[in-house]
Amino acid sequence: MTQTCSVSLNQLVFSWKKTNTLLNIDSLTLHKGEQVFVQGPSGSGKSTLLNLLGGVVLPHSGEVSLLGTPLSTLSQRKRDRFRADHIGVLFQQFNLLPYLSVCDNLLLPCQFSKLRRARTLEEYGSLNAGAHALLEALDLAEYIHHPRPVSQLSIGQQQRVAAARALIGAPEILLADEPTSALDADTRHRFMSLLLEQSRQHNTTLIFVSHDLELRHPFDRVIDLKTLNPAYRVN
Ligand SMILES: Nc1ncnc2c1ncn2[C@@H]1O[C@H](COP(=O)(O)OP(=O)(O)OP(=O)(O)O)[C@@H](O)[C@H]1O
Repeated sequence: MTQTCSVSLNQLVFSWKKTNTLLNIDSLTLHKGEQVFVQGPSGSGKSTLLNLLGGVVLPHSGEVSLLGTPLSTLSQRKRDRFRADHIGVLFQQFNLLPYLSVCDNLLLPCQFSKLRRARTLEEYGSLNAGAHALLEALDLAEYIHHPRPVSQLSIGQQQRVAAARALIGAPEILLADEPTSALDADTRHRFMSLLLEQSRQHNTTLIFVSHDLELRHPFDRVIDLKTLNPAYRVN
């Protein structure tokens, strides 16, 4: 494995049901800082692939390695720790805590991961300064000193808070599953620019799943699950 390898899949086989193999991926390598768009028909296994990359489920055979660590060698507890330290997640549902402020939501990963906390402190001097820098970068500067609950923000603003939360503490890998589907066209465009710019700045490997093929143009690589995965079949 080279120094620049961030994600590597090797002879991965996975199925939810015993009888049907959903994913069968011979080999896939993603590099540090690479921005990858994953497309494929509904039901082809895009979200399942993100679950495998996040260590939420394990393959039946083959290996998922992240940053040189084969996930199957880690206990459940160590996998959870690894995920908290190294992986940011961004979903269609923002999963923000509605009663917390913008800053408190954004800083949640620093409560679960000492590493992300330490990185934020090292880069910005304090957690608040780190939160402020991200809020500014994501056009949310006006909420820095605003104690109001995150539920009072617009959908586009909430999604940007979720993106800031995924990016805080510079996780090496960011998994994004249809994060723009609740956004209107203008907000979507702006959100994509900010997300790509921020992950580029932090050298984050971005794995972005979407049905919206118009979004794929600025990505370094487009992966079509239908082509990558010979187990794919039309149901
Ligand atoms: N937790 C689960 N338990 C059992 N089956 C599941 C589970 N999650 C997904 N599946 C099944 O796996 C298949 C692939 O689902 P997945 O959500 O990964 O596809 P997808 O490509 O992301 O689909 P979409 O584009 O519609 O979101 C589907 O047939 C789905 O029903």
